[in-house]
Amino acid sequence: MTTPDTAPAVYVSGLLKSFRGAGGRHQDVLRGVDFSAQRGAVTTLLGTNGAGKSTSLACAQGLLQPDGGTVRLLDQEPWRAPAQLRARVGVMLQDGGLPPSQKPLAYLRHVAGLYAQPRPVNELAERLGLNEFAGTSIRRLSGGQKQRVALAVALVGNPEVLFLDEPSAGLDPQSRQVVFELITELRADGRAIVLTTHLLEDAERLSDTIFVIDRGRTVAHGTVEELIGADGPGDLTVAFADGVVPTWPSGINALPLAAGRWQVPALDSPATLARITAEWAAAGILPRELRLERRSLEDAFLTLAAEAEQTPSGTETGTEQTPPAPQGPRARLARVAGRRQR
Ligand SMILES: Nc1ncnc2c1ncn2[C@@H]1O[C@H](COP(=O)(O)OP(=O)(O)OP(=O)(O)O)[C@@H](O)[C@H]1O
Repeated sequence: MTTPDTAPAVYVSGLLKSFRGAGGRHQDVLRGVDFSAQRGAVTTLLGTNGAGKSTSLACAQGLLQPDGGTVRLLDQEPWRAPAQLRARVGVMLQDGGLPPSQKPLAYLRHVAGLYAQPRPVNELAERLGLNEFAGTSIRRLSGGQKQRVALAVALVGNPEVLFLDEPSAGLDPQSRQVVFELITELRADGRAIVLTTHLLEDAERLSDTIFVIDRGRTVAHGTVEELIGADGPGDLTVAFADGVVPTWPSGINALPLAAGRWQVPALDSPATLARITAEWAAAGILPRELRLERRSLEDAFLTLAAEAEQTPSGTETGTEQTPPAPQGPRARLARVAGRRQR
């Protein structure tokens, strides 16, 4: 990755991190993570479970010191940074990191009191529905309720940079919508938002830039359009009335589906589409339905994961390699998609 022209709020390059695993051996968890986050943008680290997203975020925030690579957070090395830097950064951790015996609103007020210009606590509590359980101690809250408190705590200091580790995990649709709206507002207000997710739908909906992390490495980055390949091929699906059997120009790979439907995968040019419809015009047939669907982020992610799987994983001598994924990319994505259904 080249150094960006404008100084990003977060800049991470060549990040390395090992942990001592079972039997005292090192496991290389990060083996070359690169990402940067601009102000006024949502930057997403996308990857399957265990890819290294949370570890990358922890290094970028200064909660963990990396073994190698460069990290700049608001132009400083975060693990050496003074308290003033902390005050400019909001963090929502995956496990919440909240004091279990405290009550949500009292704790939020306490945290707000630590900042020079906090957001109004009542407004945040209202937006995130914290009043419903204001009198319950944090340890008794549901997972989704804790998530909402954790997000409020991350936001209350009015941070310039916001790190959100899986912000929508475990939230009901209504709360998820509120979180999306808050993130969109923060972006419009010029904050740099870095989030992690393995939910392709969330990544597609929210992100200005996505960095795809696979087994400790950044394997691709770009806008959703760039990753999908907006000008690339799409799948054409057509349906005909009962008894109509379409003819196809030579060289067109049309696959019959159920109930009078056909699919032409990876249709790659307007000229090909024109040839197909000209054939039907000549035969005097009109489809009941015609849909050209662009590739989804899911398709792009599958391709990237498959490519990454074929790349040998280099690592230092004497250390334990990150074990190859036990399943293929399709199965790994199935797990991702399974979680998306929640
Ligand atoms: N403190 C630690 N000690 C040992 N291993 C760790 C530690 N923290 C993380 N790991 C390992 O590092 C790998 C990456 O973990 P990480 O939490 O960064 O992944 P992730 O991409 O955030 O996954 P998920 O989507 O499941 O949250 C995992 O194999 C994990 O077990």
